[in-house]
Amino acid sequence: SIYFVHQLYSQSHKNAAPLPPGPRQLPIIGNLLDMPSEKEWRKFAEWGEMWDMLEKKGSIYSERPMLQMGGELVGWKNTLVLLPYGDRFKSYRRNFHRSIGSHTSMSRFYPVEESETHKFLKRLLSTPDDLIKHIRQTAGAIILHISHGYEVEVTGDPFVELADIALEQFSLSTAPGNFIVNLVPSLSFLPDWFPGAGFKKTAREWAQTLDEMIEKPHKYVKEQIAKGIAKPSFTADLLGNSDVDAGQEFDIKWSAGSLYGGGADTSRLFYAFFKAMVLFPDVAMNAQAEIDSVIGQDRLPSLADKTNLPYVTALALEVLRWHPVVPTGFAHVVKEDDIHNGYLIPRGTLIIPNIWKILHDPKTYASPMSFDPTRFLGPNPEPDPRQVCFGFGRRICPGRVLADASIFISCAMTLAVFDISKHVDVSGQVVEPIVDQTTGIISHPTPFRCSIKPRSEKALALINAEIERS
Ligand code: HEM
Repeated sequence: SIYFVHQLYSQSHKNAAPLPPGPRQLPIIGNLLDMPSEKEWRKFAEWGEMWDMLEKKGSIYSERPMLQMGGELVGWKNTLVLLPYGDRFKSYRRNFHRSIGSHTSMSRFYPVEESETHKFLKRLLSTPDDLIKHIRQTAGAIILHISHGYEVEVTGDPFVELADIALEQFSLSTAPGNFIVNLVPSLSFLPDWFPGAGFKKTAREWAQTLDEMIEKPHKYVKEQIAKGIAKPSFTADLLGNSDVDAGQEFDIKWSAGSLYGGGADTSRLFYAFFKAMVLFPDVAMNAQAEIDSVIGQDRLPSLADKTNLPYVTALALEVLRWHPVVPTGFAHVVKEDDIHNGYLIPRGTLIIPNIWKILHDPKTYASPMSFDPTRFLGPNPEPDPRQVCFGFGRRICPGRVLADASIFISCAMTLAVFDISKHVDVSGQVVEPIVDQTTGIISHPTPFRCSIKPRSEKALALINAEIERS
């Protein structure tokens, strides 16, 4: 499924070929205002199955939209997600690939994944109601460890907090409808005093936050290197490899920032796991039975156990399918005119793949709204959601190996020691969570409450055990 947004359809194309089906266009901005806004992934479910263009014609289908407020004025265009397709893009992608692009490169960070997830279990034990806070803190800890070799403070870490603010500003400044300057870029030439030009002041403040989010951890690594005590990390490896010039250092700094930006928000996927366990208790019980029989109850599962835990592995895949955390992907923009299946796709068209629809299509996934790991087991498994949920072609998510490892270890360790069940309120009423997700490029499960309790005395001892150093 795919959704086309034509920014400005030039008259000169009139006789070339028909446009693909899509919403009505307005003068100047084409159908940009129809950019999906409210539960779009449901609304446009029926539109064509043509996403392979993003894979096969990657050299022309890999540009990103130019967003005047978030990209240009605030400066997010220097992070990978909005970086124009070209040499710098290739350099960032190479950096990502070398550090976290394969299981071999990622495996040196497995101990970090495991020890930080163990810390998560401890935090959850002490304040289960702060589940979302713990998830964010853990994601921040893992990513800052990998990106900058930085160990976060137990609570209220300054780098995590700074990045949270910057990411919130990213969402606000890149939503097309939030700032009119995203739709009419020439407004950025208005003088500051002009009525309605208040966005320029906002842009300067947000640019400052972004700059700090990028510069401060980078400076930390350089100081650690100078003292000879830098831990292995994405930044330290790249800075330490050879003499880097200013241009290369700029790329390293911003690709490290992109890593944080990509990983922190998508981690909320793990919140969906808790909702699924509340709603589908049989799945949790089956997974716990597998963990008990394969691992026993005297140690926590590790990433090395993955191949021996097929049900838990399938459960982690089902989380990725059931809750697509980026339901409509990030738009790809077409660099030059293309004729695809007889349709003209004009230069500048935004291609928005409907990831939610693909992963909830009853033709592909039986009872798609149910959470059922067994769909990936047995002789005829349903398609692996990782082929879709991480996007497409040359822009495919560069953090997918890390995300895959994180979601598995989080699910496995949590189920090994906790029972997750419906919340019972003060009057004794059982509270049913509502299955829904928030609107936005990154979509979170809607809030819900649940009860999280250690499974047994042995489980309690495992949570409280000393954490092995990563
Ligand atoms: C379950 C978790 C995740 C999901 C479902 C996810 C999904 C996606 C999707 C759909 C895209 C757009 C791909 C496209 O344009 O076709 C993307 C891009 C991206 N992701 Fe992820 N992601 C996840 C986790 C992560 C993590 C952990 C990181 C960082 C370590 C990360 C970093 C990025 C970056 C930097 C981009 C932009 C790539 C580019 O524009 O070239 N993501 N992700």
